[in-house]
Amino acid sequence: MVSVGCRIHTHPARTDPGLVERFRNIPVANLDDCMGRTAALSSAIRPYGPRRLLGQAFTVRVPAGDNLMFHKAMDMAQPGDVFVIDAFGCEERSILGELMVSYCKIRGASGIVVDGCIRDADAIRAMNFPIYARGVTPNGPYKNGPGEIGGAVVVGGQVIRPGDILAGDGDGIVVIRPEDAEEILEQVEKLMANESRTLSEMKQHSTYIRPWVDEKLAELKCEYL
Ligand SMILES: O=C([O-])CC(=O)C(=O)O
Ligand SMILES: [Mg+2]
Repeated sequence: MVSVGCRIHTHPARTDPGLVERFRNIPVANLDDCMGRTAALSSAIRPYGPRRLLGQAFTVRVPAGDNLMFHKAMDMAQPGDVFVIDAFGCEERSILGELMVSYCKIRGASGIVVDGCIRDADAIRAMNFPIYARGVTPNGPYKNGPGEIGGAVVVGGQVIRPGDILAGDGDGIVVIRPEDAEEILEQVEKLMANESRTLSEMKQHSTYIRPWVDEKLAELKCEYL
């Protein structure tokens, strides 16, 4: 019997929750600056609840418009996990709604990010739970499978692996590899100190010192008329 395409990894990689916690309240744009400015999920993945999100990925891959494996995944995730659901970007059929979100909340999940649609959006918005999705449709999900739990997924154009750290705020979501976390934390602290120095200089002297603008224009041999 071939099980490719219908698999459950019973012990997906996990990250120390203490490491995840160190990313709380760090502006996501600053984090992205420390990852080559390339770590964000597509802006097509939009919030349908509070924008702030932090947790480690519990990954699920489902066929477009089918949520059997997400139902199974809800019973397996641990408190603090963010469900990251690769639903092939399907915009014709939802993957989850009010009942499932209520259960995720009860299970202590930190959020849901789905590259697909949700439904019951009005009820979900009132639940004060971070949910990001590609869109909304009343068409409900089928429950036939197959799918995969705990494998690598692609969501919003980013590869996300179980245990990867997801951080979201008003700007969107970035994905952080746990093995890069210490380096990113070190860099972002310096970057934020620099930005706050720049801001206070700007306010104090009413100027924004950035010699690189004229240097770049000189390099381009920009013509001034
Ligand atoms: O029926 C479903 O599978 C999804 C749904 O609307 C809910 O979770 O409330
Ligand atoms: Mg419903």
